Amino acid sequence: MSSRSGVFLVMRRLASFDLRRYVVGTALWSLFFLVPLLTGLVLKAIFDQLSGQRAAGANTALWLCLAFVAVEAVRGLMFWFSLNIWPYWWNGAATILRANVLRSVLTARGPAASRLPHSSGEAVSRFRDDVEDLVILTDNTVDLAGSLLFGIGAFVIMWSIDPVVTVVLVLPLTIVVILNRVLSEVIRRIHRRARELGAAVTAFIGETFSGVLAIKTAGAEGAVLDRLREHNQRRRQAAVKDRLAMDMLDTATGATVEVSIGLVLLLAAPAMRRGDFTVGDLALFTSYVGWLTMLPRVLGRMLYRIPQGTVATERLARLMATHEDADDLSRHSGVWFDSEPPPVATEVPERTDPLRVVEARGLTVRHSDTGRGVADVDLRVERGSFTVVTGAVGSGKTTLVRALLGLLPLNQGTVSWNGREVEDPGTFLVPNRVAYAGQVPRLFSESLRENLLLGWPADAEELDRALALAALERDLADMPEGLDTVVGPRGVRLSGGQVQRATAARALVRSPDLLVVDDLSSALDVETEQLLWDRIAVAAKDGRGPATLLVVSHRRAALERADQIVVLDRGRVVGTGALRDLLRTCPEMRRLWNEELVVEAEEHSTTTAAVST
Ligand SMILES: Nc1ncnc2c1ncn2[C@@H]1O[C@H](COP(=O)(O)OP(=O)(O)OP(=O)(O)O)[C@@H](O)[C@H]1O
Repeated sequence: MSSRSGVFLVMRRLASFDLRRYVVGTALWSLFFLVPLLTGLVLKAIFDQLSGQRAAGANTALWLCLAFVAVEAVRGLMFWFSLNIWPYWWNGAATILRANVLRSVLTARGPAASRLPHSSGEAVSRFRDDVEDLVILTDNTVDLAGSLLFGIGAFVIMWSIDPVVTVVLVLPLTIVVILNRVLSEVIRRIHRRARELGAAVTAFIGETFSGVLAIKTAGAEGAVLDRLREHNQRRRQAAVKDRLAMDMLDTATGATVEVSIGLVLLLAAPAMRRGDFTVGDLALFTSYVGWLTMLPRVLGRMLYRIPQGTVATERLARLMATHEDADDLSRHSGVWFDSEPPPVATEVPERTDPLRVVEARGLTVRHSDTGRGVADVDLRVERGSFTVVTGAVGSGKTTLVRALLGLLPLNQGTVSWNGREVEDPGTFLVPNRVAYAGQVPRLFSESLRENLLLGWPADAEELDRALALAALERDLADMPEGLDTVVGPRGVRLSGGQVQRATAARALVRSPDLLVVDDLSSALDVETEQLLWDRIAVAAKDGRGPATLLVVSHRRAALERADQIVVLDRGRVVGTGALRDLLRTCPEMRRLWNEELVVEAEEHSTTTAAVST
């Protein structure tokens, strides 16, 4: 779908999701715009009467003045009613767009799941500014309808009084439309740049807040402020350009309109001298002209907001899963004004095809920025086995497991489950078939219980079992509120090791057939990691834990108990087999093993020294 047709689809959907309110709101605003037609007619009657060009009854002037007040009161009432209805539509429209983006970001599986193309700050700014751009654009259609109706009415009334003068008023409209068409591409470019730079500032502030500690410990406060100033400077320049472009267009529109008003007055003067144009006619024309300026202004605003809306549609759609577009962005996903939204239920899928063997063939992933990744990897993991993927830093271990789970787009290769090729590993290899504890653990500022479950319907017994398998029960006993302890943003109130084991427990509580764990060692000491594997191994034997494990590790605790080890070197498999065989046949395995012996011996002596002092 082209971006241009995308923005029109979004506008259509936003207008129709709550058709009743949109139509009533549009009708009220249109009446608000139409009432000045009556005001003009009443004014004409008043001035014609005052200038003696109209026969007058005794109380006519008084009645006319009252009519004038009544008409204005009706206009005020329309305004009040509109203000009471319109915010519902406005907020509902914004909610639909935000809810659809959020749904896509949260539920996208596969490569899309890790595809959020920018920082979270940038995403938040799109949520705010781009959504607003699209709602304002759609909102403007109501002003356009109102001012168009007024324009048509005024045109008919004025034409019946003086066709020549009336035609002059159509000129500015034509000029404004041509001006906007010529400039729309430039406006779109300027607006995109302004939005990007605005988002860059938000993103930078977001990163600064989340990295306060790193900034302080590096003594980088000054450098951060300088960088923020640079970002802000660029944003300011772009925002000024954006604003200037809009204001210049607005001014050009206004100026065109004012020139036409001048022309009207020039043309009206001789007609008045001839007696073809009354004082009342002049009062009517002057009162209409002010309102008539609305039409080219609104039309002009609408025309430059369309390219802005196109940019907003593109930016929001890019935040969503790869296959989603303006259609998914604007789908009516439900807005609950008067009642609670339906509960969201997570159901445990039935285990219809339990794991016997999961296989990858010729798996190749190249990261687009660096061109690095993994190439031509074959991997076979059988039920009940413990597989360890090992290799030096940057050898491709994380890339391999994420590619296998469909969290990265494959350049080549296939993944199969029990001998059948999996079409979309990202949607198939999910709980409760597979659970994944990633290398960078993520907790949310909720209670520990909510962090482990994340909506998963596990009972207390299953939760206790997961906590015990992740070797967390002793830590839990020390927490004042146990599982109800709120862990703070990103789990800051827990130690690194506790956060990592909590992430493992989150995977374990999903009772997966295959548990995938990416490098626990960065925050766990050797003994705790050993304890964790021991418990999981025992549970696997008595059927109370995942039977099959795929683990990224370089620790002896994992390597020694592995049924098979896959050794990676610069993205390629350089050895597969049992530890004993690999130590004989694979030089890379020997090198890693010897390094690990030294590292763990050093770790051990540091721990012992710390304990004895
Ligand atoms: N998102 C990414 N974009 C670009 N390049 C990447 C990305 N992720 C990883 N890489 C590169 O791909 C290579 C493999 O990275 P990967 O994280 O898979 O290695 P690893 O073996 O898991 O490393 P570590 O032991 O440090 O966790 C590295 O050279 C890395 O720089």
